[in-house]
Amino acid sequence: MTPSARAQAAIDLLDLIAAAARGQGAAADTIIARWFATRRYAGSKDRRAIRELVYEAIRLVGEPPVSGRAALLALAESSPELKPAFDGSPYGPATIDPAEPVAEPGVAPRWLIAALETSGLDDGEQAALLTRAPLDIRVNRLKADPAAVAAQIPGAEPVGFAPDALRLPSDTRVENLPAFNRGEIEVQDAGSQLVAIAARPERGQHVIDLCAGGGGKTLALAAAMAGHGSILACDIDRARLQRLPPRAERAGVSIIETRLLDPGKEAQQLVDQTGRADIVLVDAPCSGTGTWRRNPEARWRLTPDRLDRYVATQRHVLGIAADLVRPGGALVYIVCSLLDAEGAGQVDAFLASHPDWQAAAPEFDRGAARGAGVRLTPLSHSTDGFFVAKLVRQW
Ligand SMILES: C[S@@+](CC[C@H](N)C(=O)[O-])C[C@H]1O[C@@H](n2cnc3c(N)ncnc32)[C@H](O)[C@@H]1O
Repeated sequence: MTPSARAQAAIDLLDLIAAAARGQGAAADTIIARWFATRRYAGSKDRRAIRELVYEAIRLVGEPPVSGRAALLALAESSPELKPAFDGSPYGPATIDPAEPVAEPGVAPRWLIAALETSGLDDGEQAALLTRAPLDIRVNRLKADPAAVAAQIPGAEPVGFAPDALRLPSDTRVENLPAFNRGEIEVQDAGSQLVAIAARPERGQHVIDLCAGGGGKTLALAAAMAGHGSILACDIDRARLQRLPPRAERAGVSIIETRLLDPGKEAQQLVDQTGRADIVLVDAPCSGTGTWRRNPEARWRLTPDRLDRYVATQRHVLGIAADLVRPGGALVYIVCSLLDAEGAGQVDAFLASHPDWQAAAPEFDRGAARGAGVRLTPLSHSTDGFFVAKLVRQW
């Protein structure tokens, strides 16, 4: 493909990604994969170049762009070597009209920048949200030792602050590694590994992972429990929850049971668990502002209204979780967002309405105190962005 044809492909993809963001459609990665699946003429170099253009444009443009072309023109403003690609050739984009719209560079939509600022994130912290994320794996202690695994993977480095984490060269194909097939490793951000075990689950305990999804944190919990005890993994999303049993089998974990919940009926469907859990993990649905490094187009998805809905859902799941914890047990509340509305503010509201609960320090040594919890950020802690609070039921 010519540079012009690649530029046009990037514009077409950016159009699809922006439209999907407006309508809560598929993620950029999925859209790109589907697009290439039907365009066999694009070779591997073309694919890499087009992907690069698309992601550079997404990272550059904060407000949802009016068109893919406006987004790519913004990139051409900051990378002038791209301008000749707008040459009007048969498969390329039309020549540039000086009067046409060009998207504005920025970290995020204005309202969201204001929310990040009031949540204590300065310009440096905000810019770091759009850098490239490292590739981290968690070594499954049930099957392997981190040092032994590191010795087998070229370029693997220990991540000092997370004992089971290794950081790999970004082009490593983890699914092709023998250690992956043996269930010795899982792809998981080092910060995600830490927050999952913020209440230090012990062998033999009963843990409920209320928003388990595909089970990334469930499996980290099981490993921390040395494979002894019981974990009830719940979610309302059947497709996500279905991914967990095969992953658990590969990891050699047999203590996980799954339970699919119906939205609105969760408390009823968990009534047998009332007051029973030593630990309940609430890895709540959230805006994902802490994971923009991986999904930068998520900034185009979020609106004040959608944020309000996340906050309401978080309040809802926190309420359900609280009833499941035994007196003396702990609730670990996690969001991969850095906004106070979803983190510190959410926990303050919980504590204000639940006098039988108290905040305690998460049991790891990383992050910065934020309200009653701790926050990890890409810039300061070299992890995805997370807020986590450990809450203990007093009676
Ligand atoms: C941040 S994701 C969980 C990620 C997962 N814990 C992991 O480590 O891979 C949040 C999950 O909460 C689920 N969820 C949303 N509303 C829920 C509810 N009312 N009860 C239980 N789960 C819910 C979503 O389906 C989603 O899978």
